[in-house]
Amino acid sequence: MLYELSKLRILKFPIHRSIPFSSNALSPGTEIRPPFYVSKNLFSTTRQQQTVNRVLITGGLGQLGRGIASSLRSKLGDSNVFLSDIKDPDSETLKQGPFVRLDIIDKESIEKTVFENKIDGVIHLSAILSALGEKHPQKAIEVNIRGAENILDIAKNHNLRIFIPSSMGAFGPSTVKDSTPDLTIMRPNTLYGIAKVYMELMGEYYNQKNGLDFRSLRYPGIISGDTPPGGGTTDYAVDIFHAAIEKNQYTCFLKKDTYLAMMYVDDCISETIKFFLAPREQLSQCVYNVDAISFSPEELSNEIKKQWSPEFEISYKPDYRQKIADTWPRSMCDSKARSDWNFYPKLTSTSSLVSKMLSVIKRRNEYEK
Ligand SMILES: NC(=O)c1ccc[n+]([C@@H]2O[C@H](COP(=O)([O-])OP(=O)(O)OC[C@H]3O[C@@H](n4cnc5c(N)ncnc54)[C@H](O)[C@@H]3O)[C@@H](O)[C@H]2O)c1
Ligand SMILES: C[C@@H](O)[C@H](N)C(=O)O
Repeated sequence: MLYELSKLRILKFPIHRSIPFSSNALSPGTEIRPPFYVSKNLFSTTRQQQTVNRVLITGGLGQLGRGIASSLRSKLGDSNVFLSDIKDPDSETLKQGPFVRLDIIDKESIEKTVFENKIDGVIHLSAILSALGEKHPQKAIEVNIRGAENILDIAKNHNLRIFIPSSMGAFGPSTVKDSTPDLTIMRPNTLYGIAKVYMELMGEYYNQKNGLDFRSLRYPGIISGDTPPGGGTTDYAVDIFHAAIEKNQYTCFLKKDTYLAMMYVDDCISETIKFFLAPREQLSQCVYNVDAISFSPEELSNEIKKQWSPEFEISYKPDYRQKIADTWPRSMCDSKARSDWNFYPKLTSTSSLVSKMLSVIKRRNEYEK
């Protein structure tokens, strides 16, 4: 079925006229009414819904959104998962299910979408990633901090289950780098990391105070062959494959011995959906580390040489992203995720990752010819 963008796109806002908030501007007895879809803590502080049926995904046109939407649609039905982004979708994406154009800063439009479509769960993916955030600090604050505030507030007021990915970027230079535990020092020195820590703490606060069903996973770097990464410090681990296949050469922006925690996209998607749909009773905490593989650029390139071409050449030209990578974990301890809700990534070696990435990119290139 083709879902028409124009039917779902919020074109204008006739419903809510702003009322001046100076008491002088109001005649005595004037009642200030918010628009019909704005609610304030409709639900008791402890009530949490047991299931989710209709889900809104924000920032859904990035590296992870379409994959998460497709997997969730296979469980909830195509028409019950609403993809949204500030960007416009391509025609293929429009064919797969409903799409709404939403800016995460426009709280009223999001709340209207939630209300009109009877949304009961949100997966909030809108973000400015670490490297891009250091280049555009105001944008990072606006999207990562104000955006998270908006969506958490809506989830609280409408009793929505909400999943927001955190990141290994929430850790900082003073955090232990190997097998980093769930609970440890968190003093990140990037705007991206600071926003993630704030989001985690606000979600946990609303969970304790208002009963919000807030869930978050601290992802490592996610590696995918058919969707490009959006401006992060771990992007090299995707770019290197395309460069190898296209020109047998890659200049890496990190030093050769920079180990970082990583995960293949299929594991990220399947485990995220498992976590999002898990009964709340299975979860003993709101935020969990998840991890799968750890490698350095040199290790990755040696494996590419082995599996793709011995002629593949890598050179190193570290830039501002090196400073970010130096503050992040080489690996994270995810034992609590494994024991509480059975987190179980399937792709856990550098050689199996390389073989998977090469086959996905080659297949895609063939298809696009
Ligand atoms: N990909 C990774 O390696 C990784 C690792 C750790 C955590 N995460 C987290 O997972 C989530 C999704 O990551 P991703 O890799 O898909 O990111 P991405 O950068 O690829 O996509 C983010 C999306 O957000 C959208 N966006 C930006 N500004 C917006 C706005 N004002 N309103 C609405 N949408 C807006 C962008 O258009 C983009 O499509 C993010 O929270 C990210 O921090 C990702
Ligand atoms: C790790 C993660 O959050 C993202 N891939 C980034 O590098 O910014």
